[in-house]
Amino acid sequence: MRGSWGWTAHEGARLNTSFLTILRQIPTLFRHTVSLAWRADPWALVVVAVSQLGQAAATAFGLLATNRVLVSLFAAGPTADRVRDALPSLVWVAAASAFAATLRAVSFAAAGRLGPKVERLAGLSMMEKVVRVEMEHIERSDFHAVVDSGQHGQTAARRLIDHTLGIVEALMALLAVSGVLAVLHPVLLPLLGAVIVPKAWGTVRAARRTYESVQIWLEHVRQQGALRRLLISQKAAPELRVHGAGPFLLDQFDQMAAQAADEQTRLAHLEARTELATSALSGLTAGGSYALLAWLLTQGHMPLASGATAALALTSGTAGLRRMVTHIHHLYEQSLFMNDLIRAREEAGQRAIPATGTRVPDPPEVIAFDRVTFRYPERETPALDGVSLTIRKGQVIALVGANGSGKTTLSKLLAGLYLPTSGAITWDGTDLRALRRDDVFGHVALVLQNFQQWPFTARANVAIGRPTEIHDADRLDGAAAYADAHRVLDDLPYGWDTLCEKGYEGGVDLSGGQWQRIALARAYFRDADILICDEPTSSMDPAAEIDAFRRIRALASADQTIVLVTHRLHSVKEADVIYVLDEGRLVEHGDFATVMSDDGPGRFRRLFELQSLQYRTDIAAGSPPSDAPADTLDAVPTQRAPARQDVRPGRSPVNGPGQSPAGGATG
Ligand SMILES: Nc1ncnc2c1ncn2[C@@H]1O[C@H](COP(=O)(O)OP(=O)(O)OP(=O)(O)O)[C@@H](O)[C@H]1O
Repeated sequence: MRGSWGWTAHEGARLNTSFLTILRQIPTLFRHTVSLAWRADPWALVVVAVSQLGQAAATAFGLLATNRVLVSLFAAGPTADRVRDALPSLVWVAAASAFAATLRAVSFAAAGRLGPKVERLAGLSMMEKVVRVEMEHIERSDFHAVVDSGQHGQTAARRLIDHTLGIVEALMALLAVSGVLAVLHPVLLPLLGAVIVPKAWGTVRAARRTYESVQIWLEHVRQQGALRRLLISQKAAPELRVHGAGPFLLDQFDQMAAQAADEQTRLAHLEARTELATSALSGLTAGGSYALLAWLLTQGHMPLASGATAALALTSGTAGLRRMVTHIHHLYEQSLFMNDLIRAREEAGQRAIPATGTRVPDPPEVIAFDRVTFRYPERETPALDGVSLTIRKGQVIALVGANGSGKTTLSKLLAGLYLPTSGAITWDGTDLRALRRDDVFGHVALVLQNFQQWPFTARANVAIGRPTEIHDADRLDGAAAYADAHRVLDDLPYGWDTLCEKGYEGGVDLSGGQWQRIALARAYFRDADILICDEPTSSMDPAAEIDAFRRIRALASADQTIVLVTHRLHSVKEADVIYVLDEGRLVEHGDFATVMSDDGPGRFRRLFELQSLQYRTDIAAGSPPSDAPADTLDAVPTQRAPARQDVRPGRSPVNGPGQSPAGGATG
């Protein structure tokens, strides 16, 4: 695994985490959070705000009532009288405390309702933009980095709410306490600040260190997560066992875990040191504050009862300040993640497939590629190079060529997934760029080579292209019958409602060929005007394959345009036009008779004869032709690859023809 430190866009984070920076950003963060909360649940926000105001008032009132209790208790006269005098104020103290507790519970419940809604809103607002991003950008590493770091923003949004509420709550309590202290003696106010300054410094320092560490180790954590998933992955399980990749991965995982543990230890040591230093400083300033209070009392600047209230107010005030400092820092920390989410949302919006354009109400009569060149992002050579071709409604089109010649790329451009880098694709004369892409997609059904095997039920797997019809039993049965998928369904324990993903309760695994039938049923169920099938039968047995091709071709007569990408050249005999691609260029085209004739470049003919010859010689002699040119081997799926020479000294080819696994000749 390759580490790439600092993949998220927090390059400036280290410089920006000073306490002053944080303070300056607070109004903006506050506004942003409140507006998010307002959109998520305005009622909950109002309830939280009102109950927090009420709590602050109750705190101030409680402290003043406490002061009255103390004044009564410290007055001259018999104890019984003093206690009796204090009783009404005591009742007020209890009432204020009960009121504050009730409001705290109300605020907690409302905040609990608000938090998940804000998280949902934040996550959804990003994902709904990301699902509309152009394919070309989805494959870009820079965009992936933005989206990956934006994902942290979802939970950050919820935490922002918590911390904002925390700040408001601490601020209110602080205002109440400050008011009381100012009434008791103005000199007490700065004391409150003096006690909290060292703690604030320590909290900020520790939080900043944690944040920086999280940023630097983010990629490490992602890679560790990827390894963990691989170790328990069902797909990787066979190779983990047979190839012995398990211990290798475990070793990597362990090394990464050890490095992460070292970082945690480093942070814990630093935090312990900071904690010790700030506690010592706080202790000193608190000692100083109480000494000043004692001096005020002894010098007669303040009555004893007020001194006791001031001590209580100072304790509660410093606790409030400490909470506020911590919340402010976390608010800032989470806001960085939230900024990532906002950035991801904006970037996704800028890279989105346009929602507007010329309508495509009817199936196109002609789709034309005019000198289309397409280069994948971050690739030097074009995958398609100056391709011009025409596809007419109701035709069966075959795309053939060696591996990497551009067949799949062409299909994806045809489906509107990519736009040409140069040249143009037109639908009935209108440039694809000007068309409403949702309409374009609406006319296409795709069975890609690596089609999605949704971890859902068989029903959802077939109906996902038209989810509104998911409960249309006739339509489902029609699709299954078309793809000959009934045999697959009959074997499933819950029929249509069987979960096609092992590892979940009741989930099953399908074979490659069974999945391909489901994919064909999905394409049929979608019922689109243009059906693009990329290697739709590669995992099917010969009989199923012949049958599947027959069924796919039959759709063309029903006015559907069929585009078939395949290496099975015998199955394209009936295609209206066969396009032969080579290294991204169109090298030959025509119907079967044309591309097989002696007049053309003969590329298809050579491939076809090679494939035919292979079957014939296989039957006749049980051996493959030996003079196959390298670039045609891709097109011959059953061609056996030559045995790889083992270049290690003193070793002969392993398991080569005529060799037993132990290396001895079998004769
Ligand atoms: N998503 C991608 N990003 C970058 N390059 C890609 C991508 N997909 C394909 N390519 C490259 O584009 C070229 C054409 O690939 P394409 O998949 O279209 O070929 P193909 O003819 O369908 O091959 P095969 O017969 O193996 O399926 C290849 O060089 C391939 O490596």
